[in-house]
Amino acid sequence: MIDKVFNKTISKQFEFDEEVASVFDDMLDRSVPFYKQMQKLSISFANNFLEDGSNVYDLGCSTASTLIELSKSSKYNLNLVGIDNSNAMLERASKKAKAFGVEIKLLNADIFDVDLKDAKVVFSNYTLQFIRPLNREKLVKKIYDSLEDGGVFIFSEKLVSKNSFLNKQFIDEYYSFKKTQGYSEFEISQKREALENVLIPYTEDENKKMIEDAGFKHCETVFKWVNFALFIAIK
Ligand SMILES: Nc1ncnc2c1ncn2[C@@H]1O[C@H](C[S@+](CC[C@H]([NH3+])C(=O)[O-])CC(=O)[O-])[C@@H](O)[C@H]1O
Ligand SMILES: O=C(O)C(=O)Cc1ccccc1
Repeated sequence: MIDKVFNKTISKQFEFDEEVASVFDDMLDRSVPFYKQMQKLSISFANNFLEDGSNVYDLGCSTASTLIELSKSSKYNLNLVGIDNSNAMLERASKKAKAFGVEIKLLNADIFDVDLKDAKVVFSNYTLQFIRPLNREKLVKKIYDSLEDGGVFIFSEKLVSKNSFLNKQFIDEYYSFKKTQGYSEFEISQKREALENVLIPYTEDENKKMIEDAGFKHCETVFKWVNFALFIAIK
């Protein structure tokens, strides 16, 4: 279904409710530059660290696209676990996984409350940005502690620049992108308002520092388009 969520006047903050879930795949595809390419990269990097029986977690799995694509592309027999606290998203994830014949354990829970046992790969694409700072740092530490030695944390984030002049240009570029994707000025500004104080982006450096402070040995930006980036961190 086509995303028209912000085509009408909205007065509440952004939520992952039934309405958003019903158009979510289209929303992400049209709102995140190079979303599909970054997802493909996440998966091919993950595959290099996996073997039969590996545990893979996706924090904020939404409709489970990443785990489904991983399962389709991987030659390994994996234990896939998707975690999300939106029931509407998980209902769609469950239907999609069934349709693709992919076995995924879907947990309706807060990321903080789940034991990420013996993780080989943890994905979290565009989800940390919704976790309050301080809690975000605690979560990354928890991810680090849950990973096996040599395991990886693969995550994507919307970014800000500390340079206000460049940051304004980041925003302008992103809005031009959204216009090319068929969103109107009204939809763009409504969504911007709804995301205020809900989506809190860090700079690329802040993300890397958070990763380093948690103990990771190495962190690389493997893809970046203006204010969107994919990172891989190795324990
Ligand atoms: N504390 C939390 N606990 C559990 N889930 C949460 C929490 N906070 C937010 N979520 C969930 O994180 C997801 C973020 S979307 C991820 C896209 C996906 N990774 C993708 O690549 O397709 C990104 C976006 O829409 O910007 C939503 O499904 C929330 O319900
Ligand atoms: O649509 C927007 O304006 C956003 O910034 C939303 C967004 C950002 C990053 C990932 C997913 C959605």
